[in-house]
Amino acid sequence: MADYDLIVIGSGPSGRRAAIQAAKLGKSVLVAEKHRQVGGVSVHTGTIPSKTMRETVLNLTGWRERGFYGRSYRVKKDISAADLLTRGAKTLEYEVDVLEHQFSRNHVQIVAGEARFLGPHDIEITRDDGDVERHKAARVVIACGTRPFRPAYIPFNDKSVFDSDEILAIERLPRSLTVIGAGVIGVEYATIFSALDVAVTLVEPRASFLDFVDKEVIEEFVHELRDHNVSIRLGSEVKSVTLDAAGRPVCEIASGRSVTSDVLLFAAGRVGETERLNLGAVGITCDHRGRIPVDAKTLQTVVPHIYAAGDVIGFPSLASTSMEQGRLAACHAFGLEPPAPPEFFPYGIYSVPEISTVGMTEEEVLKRGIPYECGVARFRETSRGHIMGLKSGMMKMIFSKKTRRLLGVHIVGEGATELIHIGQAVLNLKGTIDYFMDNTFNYPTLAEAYKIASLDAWNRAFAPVAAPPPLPAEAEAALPAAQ
Ligand SMILES: Cc1cc2nc3c(=O)[nH]c(=O)nc-3n(C[C@H](O)[C@H](O)[C@H](O)COP(=O)(O)OP(=O)(O)OC[C@H]3O[C@@H](n4cnc5c(N)ncnc54)[C@H](O)[C@@H]3O)c2cc1C
Ligand SMILES: NC(=O)c1ccc[n+]([C@@H]2O[C@H](COP(=O)([O-])OP(=O)(O)OC[C@H]3O[C@@H](n4cnc5c(N)ncnc54)[C@H](O)[C@@H]3O)[C@@H](O)[C@H]2O)c1
Repeated sequence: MADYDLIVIGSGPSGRRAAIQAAKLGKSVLVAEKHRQVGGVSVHTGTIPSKTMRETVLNLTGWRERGFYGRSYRVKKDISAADLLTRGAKTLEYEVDVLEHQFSRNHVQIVAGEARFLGPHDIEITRDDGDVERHKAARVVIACGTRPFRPAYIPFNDKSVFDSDEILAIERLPRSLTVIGAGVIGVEYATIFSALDVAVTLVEPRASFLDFVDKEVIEEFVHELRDHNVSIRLGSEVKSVTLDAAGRPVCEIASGRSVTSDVLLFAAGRVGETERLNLGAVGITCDHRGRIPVDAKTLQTVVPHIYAAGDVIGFPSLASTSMEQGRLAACHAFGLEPPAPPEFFPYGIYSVPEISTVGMTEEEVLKRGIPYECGVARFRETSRGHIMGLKSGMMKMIFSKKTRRLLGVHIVGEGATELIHIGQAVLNLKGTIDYFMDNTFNYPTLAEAYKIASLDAWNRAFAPVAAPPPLPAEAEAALPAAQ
């Protein structure tokens, strides 16, 4: 007889949703969390702290107002690391409080300790003080997340060489920063620090970056980064990172060039937090990055009553998708057959400027051989953009020429991560260009960009070819007789 209907390992976005969904179905639930507070990477070192830091930087630097008042405009001079941390600490406290409340009012029991499997239904939890408790679970959701990938050749030292969890606790703002890895984390931090006037060099071994984003949007983004003095070194394999006599990191690139800076951030992916789960005891094997394979639809591992959700199962590794996976896993575990998730989910990159994307890129549409047309709107063409002093920002929409259906929306610029949801709704409801042509949008808004981009596409590919208006009688009479 099990002690709990469900034991969840980890209280990040996937664990939290799994636990509360099961509790709402009337199940007894225990969540094991090894960190001293609930919330996971998302609350403590990932999504929320990095987005709070971004918000603080944009506010204190006056970034959003610079289009009007000029590049030298600042709300606060001499911004310090402490300025950035204060707001982060408050947001964190609030998030943890809300989470604890959610767990308690849904009667989800939390145990602060590290969980490991003793057998397919047996979980051992070791508390910080060494106390050990054992429980039997009818079902288990592994929601243990990931930690930064830290290769041995990088001299992490907590002073000048950081991973993406540590950078949040930086004590002094550097004058220069090297970021290794132009993935989402690297790009977000590179641009956040650049907005603080830190001289940033972004080093990426591959010849391109953020390849899941439409190329035209990346071109626009790169143009913006260069304009803000971010130096981008693509195709630059890192040979070594050493510290010079002053303790400054020196990043040697295979081409022979090197970059020296006050601080270096290594952001080249994450690995599943699975080594200490004793998965061997239940017959689950992970891949080389510690990720657990699951059935994409049910989220079951090879052991049917053990589920895995969130970053530990790999792509797309977002808080947004992790939450849904946790909920779906709990639904399946207790006999609710959830509908298949919508075909497209949005991706938000909180760089400065932000990027958001949903559906197919132009490259993907081309590859699939779908006849298509694009429409583009520039935020500076919208009245809301004028009011906000926006000098940049664009939206690109892609439509099928055959079915008129919306295939993708790609945005770079202010508000991109909010605006994208209009496109997401139309896309997943299989809407066409006619939705945007026939509907009126609030004015002045940035959402007007949808109207502008659709009109652009309509003019190119969908407007009916009108017969020319009849000529006046005398002009008609002057025409040469038909042969
Ligand atoms: C810098 C950064 C910025 C990000 N920004 C965004 C963003 O803007 N938007 C977005 O959607 N996503 C973002 N993400 C991704 C997002 O944070 C993750 O997708 C999300 O946190 C994954 O949730 P999870 O539930 O899988 O696990 P996690 O949030 O990683 O939580 C796992 C929890 O499990 C606990 N745990 C692990 N092992 C055990 C064990 N054996 N016993 C008990 N507890 C255990 C850990 O302590 C942790 O609390 C960002 C990530 C990073 C690193
Ligand atoms: N806004 C968001 O939604 C958001 C923000 C941050 C992180 N995340 C999630 O967190 C996860 C991890 O992000 P990430 O940016 O660390 O990982 P990533 O895997 O997306 O990117 C890593 C980058 O580092 C490069 N790289 C890999 N190995 C390297 C090496 N040895 N030396 C130098 N460069 C190397 C890769 O080519 C890649 O460009 C992502 O899957 C992402 O979805 C999401």
